[in-house]
Amino acid sequence: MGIWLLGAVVSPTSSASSVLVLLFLGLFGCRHSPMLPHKHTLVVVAATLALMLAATYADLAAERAALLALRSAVGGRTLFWNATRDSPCTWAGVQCERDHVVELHLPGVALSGQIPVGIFGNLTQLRTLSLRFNALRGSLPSDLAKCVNLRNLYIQRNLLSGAIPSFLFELPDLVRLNMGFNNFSGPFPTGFNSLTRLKTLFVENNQLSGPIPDLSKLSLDQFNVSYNLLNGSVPLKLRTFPQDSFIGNSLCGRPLSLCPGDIADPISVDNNSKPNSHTSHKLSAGAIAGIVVGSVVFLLLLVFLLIFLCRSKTAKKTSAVDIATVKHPEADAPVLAEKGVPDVENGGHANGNSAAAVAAVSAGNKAEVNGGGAAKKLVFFGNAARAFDLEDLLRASAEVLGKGTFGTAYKAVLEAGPVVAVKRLKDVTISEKEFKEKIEAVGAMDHESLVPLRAFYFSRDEKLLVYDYLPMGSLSALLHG
Ligand SMILES: Nc1ncnc2c1ncn2[C@@H]1O[C@H](COP(=O)(O)OP(=O)(O)OP(=O)(O)O)[C@@H](O)[C@H]1O
Repeated sequence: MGIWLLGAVVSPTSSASSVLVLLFLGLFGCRHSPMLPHKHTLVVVAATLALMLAATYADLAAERAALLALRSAVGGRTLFWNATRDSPCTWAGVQCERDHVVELHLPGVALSGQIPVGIFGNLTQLRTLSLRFNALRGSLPSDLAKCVNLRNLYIQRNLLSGAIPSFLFELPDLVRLNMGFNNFSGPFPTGFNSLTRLKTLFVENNQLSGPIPDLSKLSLDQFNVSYNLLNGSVPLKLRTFPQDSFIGNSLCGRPLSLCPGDIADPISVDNNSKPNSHTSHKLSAGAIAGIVVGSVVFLLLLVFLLIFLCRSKTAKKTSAVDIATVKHPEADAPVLAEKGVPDVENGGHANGNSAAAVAAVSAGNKAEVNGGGAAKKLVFFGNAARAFDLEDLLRASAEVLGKGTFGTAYKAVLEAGPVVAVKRLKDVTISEKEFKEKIEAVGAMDHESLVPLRAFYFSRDEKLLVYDYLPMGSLSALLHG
């Protein structure tokens, strides 16, 4: 039973080692087979062994003959092969496995001419074929299609020509394909998409023309189509390769310059782009939109800031008016609300009405605040009649007389008739007690050359001195004009 199984699995291409293993198994099986006598078994096994060995050597002989045919066709240093040897496996560049040629490396060995059909059809176990850097001409032989185990095909830098043969796309295990620096012409075939294991595709420096097809089914690690006659746009999937992979054609699109009609996008301008490409300096739509939005936001912020500043300034003014109005609504509203608050302390030329009133109102307000609700009064000296009080000062129309070292003097015309000069002291930081003592000493002075001091007012923030008003003006003005 075992011997028939053995015969069924033996193929003409089995190696000698496989034959020996199977022979052992056959013998072992026959010994336990009740169906065949022992003598006959040995005969059958011997015959089978002979057939298998003959088949194996026939394969290797065919491969050897193919290599010799190659030598005859393209010559070069293959002429150094020792043709007297039965096995080609020791020849330079030939590698065998299990009595089959699996690799043929003949780089730069001066091969020349065209490879005829009928050679590679007998080297079907080839996995690597390297014929690079030779002078091979014409087209590739069609029976290369029978090398279905081919993984690496290096035929770059020869003089091969014609269209890229379609039988290459029937080599499903092809991983590395280098056809660069030849004279291949015609279109770039879409058939490459059939080579789903392909990682390297080099066809640079040929004469391929037309567009690059969409090689979307491939996952290439290496790709170069530079210096051909290709045109059109670079397919999206290939745009990750550097510019050097595409130069020397009439191609456009990333990583080269933009195609006509394309809209610039940020990733289309990378560091490898040509510096002389005027399109690389264009701003993308996104960048323009960003700039516009940023500008609008900046302007809005600026407007809000200005509005905020204006409002806070207005609020301060309103606050001053409000305080005055609350404190003395009936007296101050007409004057202050209409005329505002001049900055006499900073050298402003105030309208007299409001200036005096401001001094007085401010004093009155702060007096109430400081006094915890009990408004302070003007303090009169000696037996001076209390002809008016703070309220009367508030109502008085006034004007600025001038600024001295210690503050500003106002002329206040009281409603009841009297006219007084009110001096609003500034930067006085002494205590109330000390202030009173000093001012009372001044007020007690009585001399014809001194302007009588009639009253004073003290609070933490306001100090007022009330004098008789002298209508003649200043002595300096009288003397010097
Ligand atoms: N009682 C007053 N009657 C009329 N005008 C006055 C009176 N007091 C002051 N003035 C006017 O107001 C101006 C300012 O007076 P103020 O006393 O504040 O300063 P000054 O005396 O001129 O200078 P300083 O304070 O440095 O001595 C004076 O130049 C004067 O013209």
